[in-house]
Amino acid sequence: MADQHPHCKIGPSILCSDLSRLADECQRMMDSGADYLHLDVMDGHFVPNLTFGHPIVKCLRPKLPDAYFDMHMMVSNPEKWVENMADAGANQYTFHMEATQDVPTLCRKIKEAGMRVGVALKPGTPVETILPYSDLFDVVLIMTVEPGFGGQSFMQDMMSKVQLLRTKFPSMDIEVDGGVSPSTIDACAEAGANMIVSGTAVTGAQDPAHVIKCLRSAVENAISKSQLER
Ligand SMILES: O=C(CO)[C@H](O)[C@H](O)COP(=O)(O)O
Ligand SMILES: [Fe+2]
Repeated sequence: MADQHPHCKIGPSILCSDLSRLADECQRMMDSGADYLHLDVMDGHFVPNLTFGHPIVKCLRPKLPDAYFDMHMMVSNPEKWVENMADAGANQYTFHMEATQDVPTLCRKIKEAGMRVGVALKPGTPVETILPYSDLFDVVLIMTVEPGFGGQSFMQDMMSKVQLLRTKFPSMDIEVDGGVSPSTIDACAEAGANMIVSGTAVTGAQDPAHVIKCLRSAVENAISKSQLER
Protein backbone atom coordinates (compact mmCIF):
# COMPACT_ATOMS: atom_id res chain seq x y z
CA MET A 1 0.00 0.00 0.00
CA ALA A 2 1.46 3.31 -1.10
CA ASP A 3 0.49 5.34 1.94
CA GLN A 4 1.29 2.79 4.63
CA HIS A 5 3.02 4.20 7.70
CA PRO A 6 6.65 3.03 7.74
CA HIS A 7 7.85 0.80 10.56
CA CYS A 8 9.48 1.97 13.76
CA LYS A 9 13.26 1.62 13.73
CA ILE A 10 15.54 2.47 16.63
CA GLY A 11 19.13 3.47 15.78
CA PRO A 12 21.49 4.15 18.65
CA SER A 13 24.22 6.71 18.05
CA ILE A 14 27.57 5.52 19.39
CA LEU A 15 28.97 9.08 19.39
CA CYS A 16 29.29 9.25 23.17
CA SER A 17 30.20 5.63 23.80
CA ASP A 18 33.72 4.30 24.43
CA LEU A 19 35.12 4.79 20.92
CA SER A 20 38.27 2.82 21.78
CA ARG A 21 35.91 -0.19 21.83
CA LEU A 22 33.80 0.82 18.85
CA ALA A 23 32.99 -2.65 17.52
CA ASP A 24 32.05 -3.94 20.98
CA GLU A 25 29.88 -0.92 21.63
CA CYS A 26 28.10 -1.38 18.30
CA GLN A 27 27.58 -5.08 19.07
CA ARG A 28 26.25 -4.19 22.52
CA MET A 29 23.66 -1.93 20.88
CA MET A 30 22.63 -4.62 18.39
CA ASP A 31 22.35 -7.15 21.22
CA SER A 32 20.17 -4.65 23.10
CA GLY A 33 17.59 -4.63 20.30
CA ALA A 34 18.78 -1.87 17.95
CA ASP A 35 17.40 -2.01 14.41
CA TYR A 36 20.32 -0.07 12.97
CA LEU A 37 23.41 1.89 13.95
CA HIS A 38 23.66 5.65 13.51
CA LEU A 39 27.30 6.58 12.86
CA ASP A 40 28.17 10.28 13.19
CA VAL A 41 30.87 11.52 10.84
CA MET A 42 32.18 15.02 11.65
CA ASP A 43 34.90 16.87 9.77
CA GLY A 44 35.75 19.79 12.07
CA HIS A 45 34.54 22.16 9.33
CA PHE A 46 30.81 21.69 8.77
CA VAL A 47 30.56 21.19 12.53
CA PRO A 48 33.07 22.19 15.23
CA ASN A 49 33.98 18.62 16.16
CA LEU A 50 35.81 15.60 14.74
CA THR A 51 34.94 11.91 14.80
CA PHE A 52 35.88 9.31 12.19
CA GLY A 53 35.58 8.54 8.50
CA HIS A 54 35.36 5.70 6.03
CA PRO A 55 38.57 3.85 7.10
CA ILE A 56 37.00 3.16 10.49
CA VAL A 57 33.69 2.16 8.92
CA LYS A 58 35.52 -0.27 6.65
CA CYS A 59 37.15 -1.93 9.67
CA LEU A 60 33.84 -2.05 11.51
CA ARG A 61 31.89 -3.72 8.70
CA PRO A 62 33.38 -7.25 9.00
CA LYS A 63 32.82 -7.19 12.78
CA LEU A 64 29.10 -6.47 12.28
CA PRO A 65 28.35 -8.04 8.90
CA ASP A 66 24.56 -7.76 9.19
CA ALA A 67 24.11 -4.36 10.85
CA TYR A 68 22.58 -1.48 8.89
CA PHE A 69 24.99 1.47 8.96
CA ASP A 70 23.30 4.87 8.77
CA MET A 71 26.05 7.41 8.08
CA HIS A 72 25.20 10.86 9.38
CA MET A 73 27.60 12.93 7.29
CA MET A 74 28.19 16.21 9.12
CA VAL A 75 30.76 17.27 6.55
CA SER A 76 31.36 20.01 4.02
CA ASN A 77 31.54 18.73 0.47
CA PRO A 78 29.52 15.53 1.11
CA GLU A 79 29.94 14.59 -2.58
CA LYS A 80 33.54 13.69 -1.83
CA TRP A 81 32.96 10.62 0.38
CA VAL A 82 30.09 8.82 -1.37
CA GLU A 83 32.15 6.11 -3.11
CA ASN A 84 34.44 5.65 -0.10
CA MET A 85 31.50 5.11 2.23
CA ALA A 86 29.78 2.72 -0.17
CA ASP A 87 33.02 0.76 -0.49
CA ALA A 88 33.38 0.73 3.31
CA GLY A 89 29.98 -0.95 3.63
CA ALA A 90 27.63 1.91 4.50
CA ASN A 91 23.91 1.29 3.88
CA GLN A 92 22.57 4.83 4.14
CA TYR A 93 24.32 8.11 3.34
CA THR A 94 22.66 11.05 5.05
CA PHE A 95 24.08 14.38 3.95
CA HIS A 96 23.20 17.86 5.14
CA MET A 97 21.11 19.95 2.81
CA GLU A 98 23.14 23.00 3.94
CA ALA A 99 26.41 21.43 2.75
CA THR A 100 25.60 21.00 -0.94
CA GLN A 101 24.77 23.24 -3.89
CA ASP A 102 23.24 20.43 -5.90
CA VAL A 103 20.83 18.15 -4.04
CA PRO A 104 19.55 16.17 -7.08
CA THR A 105 23.02 15.26 -8.36
CA LEU A 106 24.17 14.18 -4.92
CA CYS A 107 21.03 12.08 -4.35
CA ARG A 108 21.58 10.31 -7.67
CA LYS A 109 25.25 9.72 -6.90
CA ILE A 110 24.39 8.08 -3.55
CA LYS A 111 21.75 5.86 -5.18
CA GLU A 112 24.10 4.84 -7.95
CA ALA A 113 26.65 3.84 -5.31
CA GLY A 114 24.03 1.45 -3.88
CA MET A 115 23.09 3.26 -0.65
CA ARG A 116 19.81 4.65 0.64
CA VAL A 117 19.65 8.44 0.45
CA GLY A 118 19.12 10.56 3.55
CA VAL A 119 18.80 14.34 3.66
CA ALA A 120 19.38 16.09 7.00
CA LEU A 121 18.19 19.52 8.06
CA LYS A 122 19.82 21.66 10.76
CA PRO A 123 17.38 23.29 13.18
CA GLY A 124 17.54 26.65 11.38
CA THR A 125 16.79 25.24 7.92
CA PRO A 126 13.12 25.44 6.91
CA VAL A 127 11.52 22.12 6.07
CA GLU A 128 10.08 23.57 2.86
CA THR A 129 13.57 23.59 1.32
CA ILE A 130 13.53 19.82 0.81
CA LEU A 131 10.00 19.49 -0.55
CA PRO A 132 11.01 19.88 -4.22
CA TYR A 133 13.35 16.88 -3.87
CA SER A 134 11.01 14.45 -2.12
CA ASP A 135 11.15 11.92 -4.99
CA LEU A 136 14.93 11.75 -4.79
CA PHE A 137 15.58 10.69 -1.20
CA ASP A 138 14.51 7.80 1.04
CA VAL A 139 14.85 9.36 4.49
CA VAL A 140 14.66 12.86 5.89
CA LEU A 141 16.58 13.53 9.09
CA ILE A 142 15.24 16.34 11.24
CA MET A 143 17.92 17.51 13.65
CA THR A 144 16.56 18.21 17.10
CA VAL A 145 19.85 19.76 18.30
CA GLU A 146 22.53 21.79 16.55
CA PRO A 147 24.75 19.14 14.96
CA GLY A 148 28.22 18.59 16.42
CA PHE A 149 27.85 17.13 19.91
CA GLY A 150 25.96 14.45 21.77
CA GLY A 151 24.16 15.02 25.04
CA GLN A 152 22.41 18.29 24.14
CA SER A 153 18.81 19.25 24.95
CA PHE A 154 16.00 18.21 22.63
CA MET A 155 14.41 21.04 20.60
CA GLN A 156 10.70 20.45 20.84
CA ASP A 157 9.93 23.18 18.30
CA MET A 158 11.38 20.98 15.53
CA MET A 159 8.31 18.76 15.83
CA SER A 160 6.34 21.05 13.51
CA LYS A 161 8.76 20.00 10.73
CA VAL A 162 8.10 16.33 11.44
CA GLN A 163 4.35 16.91 11.51
CA LEU A 164 4.35 18.73 8.19
CA LEU A 165 6.37 15.97 6.53
CA ARG A 166 4.23 13.16 7.98
CA THR A 167 1.06 14.88 6.77
CA LYS A 168 2.45 15.33 3.26
CA PHE A 169 4.25 11.98 3.04
CA PRO A 170 2.46 9.22 5.00
CA SER A 171 4.95 6.51 4.00
CA MET A 172 8.23 8.44 4.20
CA ASP A 173 10.99 7.44 6.62
CA ILE A 174 11.31 10.42 8.98
CA GLU A 175 14.28 10.31 11.35
CA VAL A 176 14.91 12.48 14.40
CA ASP A 177 18.32 12.98 16.00
CA GLY A 178 19.48 14.86 19.07
CA GLY A 179 18.40 14.70 22.69
CA VAL A 180 15.93 11.88 22.07
CA SER A 181 15.27 9.87 25.24
CA PRO A 182 12.37 8.27 27.10
CA SER A 183 11.35 11.75 28.26
CA THR A 184 11.23 13.30 24.76
CA ILE A 185 10.15 10.33 22.64
CA ASP A 186 6.42 10.98 22.96
CA ALA A 187 6.73 14.31 21.15
CA CYS A 188 8.67 12.63 18.30
CA ALA A 189 6.26 9.70 18.10
CA GLU A 190 3.14 11.85 18.10
CA ALA A 191 4.58 14.15 15.42
CA GLY A 192 5.12 11.10 13.20
CA ALA A 193 8.83 10.23 13.36
CA ASN A 194 9.55 6.53 12.77
CA MET A 195 13.37 6.36 12.69
CA ILE A 196 14.64 7.23 16.12
CA VAL A 197 18.26 8.08 16.82
CA SER A 198 19.21 8.11 20.46
CA GLY A 199 22.76 8.50 21.74
CA THR A 200 23.55 9.19 25.36
CA ALA A 201 20.12 8.03 26.58
CA VAL A 202 20.87 4.54 25.24
CA THR A 203 24.65 4.12 25.36
CA GLY A 204 24.89 5.67 28.83
CA ALA A 205 22.00 3.67 30.30
CA GLN A 206 22.40 0.89 32.88
CA ASP A 207 19.98 -1.14 30.80
CA PRO A 208 20.09 -0.06 27.13
CA ALA A 209 17.65 -2.81 26.11
CA HIS A 210 15.04 -1.32 28.41
CA VAL A 211 15.53 2.17 26.95
CA ILE A 212 15.29 0.85 23.38
CA LYS A 213 12.10 -1.02 24.31
CA CYS A 214 10.62 2.11 25.81
CA LEU A 215 11.44 4.23 22.71
CA ARG A 216 9.98 1.54 20.46
CA SER A 217 6.75 1.18 22.39
CA ALA A 218 6.11 4.95 22.28
CA VAL A 219 6.55 4.99 18.49
CA GLU A 220 4.55 1.81 17.90
CA ASN A 221 1.69 3.09 20.05
CA ALA A 222 1.61 6.36 18.13
CA ILE A 223 1.61 4.50 14.79
CA SER A 224 -1.29 2.26 15.91
CA LYS A 225 -3.20 5.28 17.13
CA SER A 226 -2.71 7.19 13.86
CA GLN A 227 -3.86 4.14 11.88
CA LEU A 228 -7.01 3.82 13.98
CA GLU A 229 -7.81 7.48 13.40
CA ARG A 230 -7.67 7.14 9.61
O1 LIG B 1 24.24 13.90 15.24
C1 LIG B 1 24.46 13.94 16.42
C2 LIG B 1 25.06 15.16 17.01
O2 LIG B 1 25.30 16.08 16.03
C3 LIG B 1 24.18 12.73 17.28
O3 LIG B 1 23.63 11.71 16.50
C4 LIG B 1 23.22 13.00 18.41
O4 LIG B 1 23.58 14.10 19.13
C5 LIG B 1 23.04 11.76 19.29
O5 LIG B 1 23.35 11.95 20.60
P1 LIG B 1 22.31 12.39 21.75
O6 LIG B 1 21.13 11.47 21.67
O7 LIG B 1 23.09 12.25 22.98
O8 LIG B 1 21.90 13.81 21.45
FE1 LIG C 1 23.64 12.09 14.28
